[in-house]
Amino acid sequence: MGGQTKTLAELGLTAAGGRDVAITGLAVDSREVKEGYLFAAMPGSRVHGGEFIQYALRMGAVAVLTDAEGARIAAREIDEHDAALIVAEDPRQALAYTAALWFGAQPSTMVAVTGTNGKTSVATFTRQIWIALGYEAVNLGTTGVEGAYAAPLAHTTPDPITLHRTLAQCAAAGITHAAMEASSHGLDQRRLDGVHLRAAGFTNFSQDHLDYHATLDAYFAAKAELFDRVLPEDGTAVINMDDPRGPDMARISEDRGQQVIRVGRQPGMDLELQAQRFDATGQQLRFAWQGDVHLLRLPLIGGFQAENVAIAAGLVIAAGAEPEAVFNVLPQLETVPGRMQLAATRGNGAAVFVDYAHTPDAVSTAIRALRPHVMGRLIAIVGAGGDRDTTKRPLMGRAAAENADLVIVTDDNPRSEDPAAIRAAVMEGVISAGGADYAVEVGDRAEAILRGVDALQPGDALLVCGKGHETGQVVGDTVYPFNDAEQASVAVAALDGRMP
Ligand SMILES: CC(=O)N[C@H]1[C@@H](OP(=O)(O)OP(=O)(O)OC[C@H]2O[C@@H](n3ccc(=O)[nH]c3=O)[C@H](O)[C@@H]2O)O[C@H](CO)[C@@H](O)[C@@H]1O[C@H](C)C(=O)N[C@@H](C)C(=O)N[C@H](CCC(=O)O)C(=O)O
Ligand SMILES: Nc1ncnc2c1ncn2[C@@H]1O[C@H](COP(=O)(O)OP(=O)(O)OP(=O)(O)O)[C@@H](O)[C@H]1O
Ligand SMILES: N[C@H](CCC[C@H](N)C(=O)O)C(=O)O
Ligand SMILES: [Mg+2]
Repeated sequence: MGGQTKTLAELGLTAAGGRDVAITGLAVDSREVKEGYLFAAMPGSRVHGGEFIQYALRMGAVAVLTDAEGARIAAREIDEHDAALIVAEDPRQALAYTAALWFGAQPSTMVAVTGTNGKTSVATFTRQIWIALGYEAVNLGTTGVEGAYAAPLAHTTPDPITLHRTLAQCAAAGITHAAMEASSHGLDQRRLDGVHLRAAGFTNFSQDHLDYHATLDAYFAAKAELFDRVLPEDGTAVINMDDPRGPDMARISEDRGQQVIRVGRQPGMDLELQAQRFDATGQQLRFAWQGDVHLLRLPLIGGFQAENVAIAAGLVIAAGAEPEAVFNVLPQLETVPGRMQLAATRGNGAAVFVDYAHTPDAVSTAIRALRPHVMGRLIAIVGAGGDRDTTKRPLMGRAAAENADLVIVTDDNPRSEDPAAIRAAVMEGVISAGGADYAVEVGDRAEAILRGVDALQPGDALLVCGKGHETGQVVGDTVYPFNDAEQASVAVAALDGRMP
């Protein structure tokens, strides 16, 4: 933002009394306000941002964007500082549009994907396809900005200021194509309303984030906002019709007049997944695009990755690429870090996989998806994060016990909670599924991985669920270095007597 100024009028904002002022930057947190800034005071989940207007003004804010409540809370201070006041009915959306205009540029071709599971995978495959087709492309989300430009991100869908700063940096670096993840928090809080989308994808819907959304219906409604509000009417929706909520999403999209590319295993889909054959290192896929049959090999583990690839291919086609060119590059796709990733192989041939399954549905999907690639027993390590949806914990334990031959319950990121209490909740689900005889509880995650690797016989596989690509374990306020794939290599090396 260095040195730039823009007037409220240039940012599409109308202040009370028709005033116009030049601003030098935007902040949503009063602690980040600098001289000449516009402070966006948002209604929060804990406190109204209006409470911080007085501090923002003292830090030099010259304009305040808020709702009627924020304006009421700080009426006297705004008056005293003679600040420009913009009252918006939907201040989060106004902030998103303002941030888009402030930073000015975004990659010319952008798509987004939502769904409970598979967003990072679809966004990553979309970027890989674009790069293979010769475009300068990135994916943005849980794993940061990756591809032809790289940067870390703290959130799956960053707040609009961070998002548009990042998109402008991508555009300045020559990025023309970007695939982003739309989290339900991000959609609910209008974080991506200023992004110009050509297409949007839906993977699936199951339980998660009930700590934030009041009900499952509210959670679904947040996801539907991608099609209902963010994707313009001339955009294309790519919908997984095999998910029970896929048809609902397609209807919402059609009601907006959007084109829909239907993906799924049922006959008559635009992109129809017809058959899959699995082996130790990947799968063969037979699919049809608008009736034309194709056969190809994907070096990816898990039947569901074919669904993610199909949605990614649909998004790339929806954004303007030639379908045949897209299908030609699919065999070049690579495993998404931390998603059904082969982390290590024992001397006896048994394999260790790492997967980011952290919802009940993902745990059961991941274990079941690994089965056809494995000849022997399947051992699963499972745990749940602290300070997140507590109702999913026993369901995750149950999912592991119902689908694996041996279960090790361990810690994920306990955050502020007592790790033993989280494990007990997961264990409750294991036991309710009758898994008491083939489950153990090992709190220390490194030890759990070592014990899992030690139990591997020829032809067996170990699936370490929950942390995927993560490089730290959050205990209290401290982040300890920890990476499941690395720990798997260390365990294999220690047990097989060779260097990792
Ligand atoms: C639950 C949630 O999404 N919270 C977001 C929300 O904060 P909030 O409504 O709780 O804010 P609050 O604490 O009540 O404060 C209200 C307002 O006062 C402001 N404030 C607060 C303190 C202060 O001193 N000065 C100040 O100005 C805050 O910036 C905020 O705008 O609005 C803030 C910005 O306005 C976000 O930074 C914050 O995201 C926090 C950091 C967060 O952790 N979000 C996570 C849960 C999240 O978004 N995750 C999703 C999903 C990941 C997944 O799919 O698994 C993601 O996209 O990453
Ligand atoms: N299409 C799918 N169907 C069911 N489960 C899936 C699918 N894709 C991925 N998963 C499971 O969900 C896990 C997370 O995948 P991914 O990171 O791609 O999802 P995400 O939606 O980005 O998750 P997050 O909300 O945490 O960012 C995977 O490790 C896998 O276990
Ligand atoms: N974005 C997800 C990631 C969960 C990953 C898991 N390792 C955990 O800590 O619960 C969340 O914050 O709910
Ligand atoms: Mg993600």
